[in-house]
This record gives sequence, C-alpha cells and structure tokens, in this order.
Amino acid sequence: MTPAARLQAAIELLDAIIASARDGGPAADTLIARYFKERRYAGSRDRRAVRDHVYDAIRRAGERPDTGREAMIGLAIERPDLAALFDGSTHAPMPIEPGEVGASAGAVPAWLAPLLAAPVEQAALLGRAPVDLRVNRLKATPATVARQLPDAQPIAGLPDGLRLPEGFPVEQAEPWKQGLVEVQDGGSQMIALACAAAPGMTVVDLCAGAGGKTLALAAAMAGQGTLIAADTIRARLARLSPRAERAGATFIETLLIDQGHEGRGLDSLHGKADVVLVDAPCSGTGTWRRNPEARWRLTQARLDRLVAEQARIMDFAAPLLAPGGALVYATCALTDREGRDQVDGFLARQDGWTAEALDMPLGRAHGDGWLLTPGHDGTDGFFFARLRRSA
Ligand SMILES: C[S@@+](CC[C@H](N)C(=O)[O-])C[C@H]1O[C@@H](n2cnc3c(N)ncnc32)[C@H](O)[C@@H]1O
Repeated sequence: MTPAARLQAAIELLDAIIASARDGGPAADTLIARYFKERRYAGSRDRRAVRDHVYDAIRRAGERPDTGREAMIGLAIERPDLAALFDGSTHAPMPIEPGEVGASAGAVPAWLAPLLAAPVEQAALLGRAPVDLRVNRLKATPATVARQLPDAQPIAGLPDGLRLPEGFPVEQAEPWKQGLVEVQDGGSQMIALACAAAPGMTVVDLCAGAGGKTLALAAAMAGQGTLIAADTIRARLARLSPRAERAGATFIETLLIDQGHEGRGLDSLHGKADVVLVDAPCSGTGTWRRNPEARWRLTQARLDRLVAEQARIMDFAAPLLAPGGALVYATCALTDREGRDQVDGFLARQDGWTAEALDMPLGRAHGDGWLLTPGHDGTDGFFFARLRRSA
C-alpha cells in the first residue's frame, strides 16, 4: 500500500470506529482485526502504519468526531507529512478543501472533564501503557522470572511487579506459558494488595470477570482457604478456569450470580467473608491508555446507570462480610461520582462501617480512599477504598 492508501484505510476504519462507539458496537481493536482479515493484500508494515494512524487520531480527539476524515484532518493539522497525502491520487484521500475543519484536540470530552477527580493529570490518561506483569508466587519468585526475562524491570512499590516495554509479546515467552507470570497492570496489583488476603481466609471476588484480581488474591492466599470468584456473565467466568489452571490456583470456586437477583446466589455466604472485593463495573476512565476510544462511548446517561449499579452492588456485598471483615471497593474510573462520593454514600447508608486509612507504596489519599493515576504513578487509573465492618 502507498502511504496515501494507508491514510485512506485509516480514515475508513475511523468511520467504523466512530459509528461503533456511538452505537455501542465492537471495540476499535476488533474492528481493525476484521478490516485486515478482509484485506489480505495488506502486509504487516501496512497494518502497523494504518493502526498507528488510527490510534494517533483517536488519542488526539477528546470529543467523538463525526467522521473519520474529520478525525484525520485534525491530526494532519499537526502533521504536515500526513496533510501532504491528501492529494486525491488513486486510493488517496481527497484534497482538504479550504475551510474544511478537523476534529479539535483534547484529552477528555468537555462534559466529563469537570467530573474527574481534581488531582488527575488529564493529558497522561492518553499515554502509552507498558506491559506490567505480576509474578505468580504460587509457582515462582521475582528473581527467577527476572533471569528469564532480562527486559523486565522491577516496579517500585510492587513486590511481585515487573514491567516490560509497550508491545512486548509476553504471551510467547516461557514464563508466561508456564504460568509463572500474569499480565496485570500495577494498579490492579495494588488493589489486590489492599485486600490483604491471607492463607486460610474466606475471600469473595464479587465482580471477578475473567479473574485477573482473583488470581492475585489466590497467590496472596498461597492456595489455602476459600476463594470465590462471582460474576453475572458466564462467558467471563469461563475464561478464568484455564487461567487458574495455568497459574496452579485450582482451589478457586466460581459462582455465577443472577443480575438483579444476586442475593439468591449469595445467601449462603452471609456473614462469612473476611474480605469481599467489589471491582465494580465502571466508566473505565483510568484505562484510556489501552482503549482510548472508550471516551467516545461514555455518555452522561451511561455514567448515571453505572453509579447507581455500583451503589447497589456495594449494598448487596455488605452483608457478606463477617464482623471485622473488609469490603474493598475499587474501580478503574477516575470520576469522583464513581469513587470518593460512592464511598461517602455507602458510609452514610450503612451503619457499623468505617473507612480504613490506607498507606500504599504508590498513589495518594483521596477522600476516604486512594487514587492511582497514569500521570502520578505510571499505572492505569484507579480509585479504591477499604471499608471495615465493626467487630
Ligand atoms: C471491572 S470488571 C471486573 C474485572 C476483574 N475483576 C479483573 O480484575 O479482571 C467488572 C465486572 O463486574 C461484573 N458485574 C456487573 N454487574 C455485576 C453484578 N450485579 N454483580 C456481580 N458482578 C457484576 C461484570 O460482568 C464485570 O465482569
């Protein structure tokens, strides 16, 4: 493909990504993979160049543009090398008309910016994310893994964390194949640390998804005790089993609960748990480094629904705790409504709970919880809090 044809391909892909973000369709990565499956003539260098154009244009535009051309013209305003490719030749984009405007530059949609926690460094939300690993203590130590992965660097403050450069193909590396490491952002590792799970405890990971944090809890428990991974989506929980097997964490039990009737599946756990992790569904504002078009999907109405659902989940999680137990509330969101205010609301609604002061090696205190941000900590963005049920 010529450089101009690559640019035109990026514009077509952006059209599809914009429509998908508007209509709740597939993620950008899925659309890009589909696009190239149908265009076998594109070589690996073509695919890389088109993908880079697409993501550069997405990262640059805080508001969802109307068209791919508008997104790309916005980028071309800052990149004369790209502007020169709008020449109308075969497979190239048509010349930019006088007065034709590009998407404006920005990190965060205007409606959302005032809702972000004040300390958040907004531009850093769109940076490039490294590949973070958690060494699986059920099978290995950081020292043994570091010898096998010489490119990996320790992550300050995370005893089991190792960091590889962006794009490192870790799934082809032996330590990953043998289950000695899991790919897990440093912020997620910090949340597992905040749970302070220990051998012999009863721990419930209530929004377990495919079990990223469940596996970290399993390692902290050294494979001893009761660890339940619950979720409302069967397909997500199903992805945990092969991961648990690879990690040697076969003591994990999975529990499929019924959306809207969660209490039914959780009755037998009432008053039994030492730790309940609520890693709640959220706006994902902290993970834009990995899927920057997510900010084109979020709407005020969706945020309102998420906030209501987070409060509801915390409320049905609370009775699961034994006296003296800890409910750890976490989101990969950086809006105060999903974090600090959510904890304030819980403490106002529920008697007999206190927020524990946290002192973690990365991040900073925020309200009654803790904030991690890409700009301050080099991790994805998270808010979490540890809420203790009185003994
Ligand atoms: C942020 S994701 C969890 C990510 C996961 N903990 C990890 O570390 O990979 C939130 C999860 O909450 C689940 N969820 C949504 N509503 C729920 C509910 N009412 N009860 C339990 N889980 C729910 C979603 O299916 C999703 O898997």
